[in-house]
Amino acid sequence: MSVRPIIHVMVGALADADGRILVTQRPAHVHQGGLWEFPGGKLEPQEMPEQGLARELAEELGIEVRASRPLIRIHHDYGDRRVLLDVRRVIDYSGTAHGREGQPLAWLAPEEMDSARFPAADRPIISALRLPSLLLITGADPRQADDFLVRLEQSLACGVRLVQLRAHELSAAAYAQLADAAFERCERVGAKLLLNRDPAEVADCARHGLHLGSRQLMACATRPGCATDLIGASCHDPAQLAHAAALRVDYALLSPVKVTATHPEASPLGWSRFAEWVEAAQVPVYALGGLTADDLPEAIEHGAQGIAAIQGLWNKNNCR
Ligand SMILES: Nc1nc2c([nH]c(=O)n2[C@@H]2O[C@H](COP(=O)(O)OP(=O)(O)OP(=O)(O)O)[C@@H](O)[C@H]2O)c(=O)[nH]1
Repeated sequence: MSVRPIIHVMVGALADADGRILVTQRPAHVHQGGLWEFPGGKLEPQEMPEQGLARELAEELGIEVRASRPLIRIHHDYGDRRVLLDVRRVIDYSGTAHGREGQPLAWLAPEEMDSARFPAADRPIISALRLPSLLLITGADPRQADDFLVRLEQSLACGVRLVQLRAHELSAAAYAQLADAAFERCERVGAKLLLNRDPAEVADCARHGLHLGSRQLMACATRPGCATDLIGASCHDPAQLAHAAALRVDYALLSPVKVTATHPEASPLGWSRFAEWVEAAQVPVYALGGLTADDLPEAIEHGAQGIAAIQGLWNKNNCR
């Protein structure tokens, strides 16, 4: 049986001043016809990825791309073809985007995107567009609630917009109380709060999502059905990343990238193994372990959605 070659497709995420992203509708007669997609097309032989993206967006939209950065790479098998969607965020361009091939265009906030109206491979792209590049995991000491909430507010003031409430030392009742207070702080600034706790224990707590530990992840056969808009999971190897993607979680954490104070015994992955595992993952992945916001550009170049950190993002009196 012949192996079908992988079609390398360059895809652009182009935002307007309000953060809405440009989507276009595929003609009815082509592969995945009638669905909405992100603009782009096949990389030509001998072409460099950024050059291919610039050519496609010039042809389709009449714009000149000046700079872009990696967002996510998705390998997907449609049965009749295998594609690699190499998605880049366009960070600088000139011109006014218009449908040069007569295709309908729309600008949508990532939250407005209905993945059922996009090709199946695009679901993780929509998740990646919804997620920020920094994820704070709360640090010490949740038993001192007042001080803890001040530190949380400081991190939010520094721009953190996704927070995982990690406080394993608390009883279920104390955790629930802290979760309500943390939720209120996050809501005030439009940040999202993820609870890292047994879903049954926190059923009544206000939150935007749940974070599963790697053991909880591997014990789930389907995406946990609780009514939350975000679910993420901790992963340490390719099998866990694959399971996270199969459950359709919105993001994974992959650790440890570097040596950490909290897990000194774990051997670090390093950036090249991190990148290799992320390449095979069908889900946005945050790099975790010994990282700070200064590592963000390197993480993004190695395929990460961004970085997650306790020490690197918590307890900051000033913003970097
Ligand atoms: N541009 C783009 N392509 C996507 C997205 N999602 C996705 O699965 N694809 C797939 O990636 C391939 C893009 O190729 P294309 O747009 O240049 O090619 P096409 O199918 O229109 O042309 P063809 O008739 O020559 O095969 C298609 O198989 C398409 O279904 C997306 O969001 N944007």
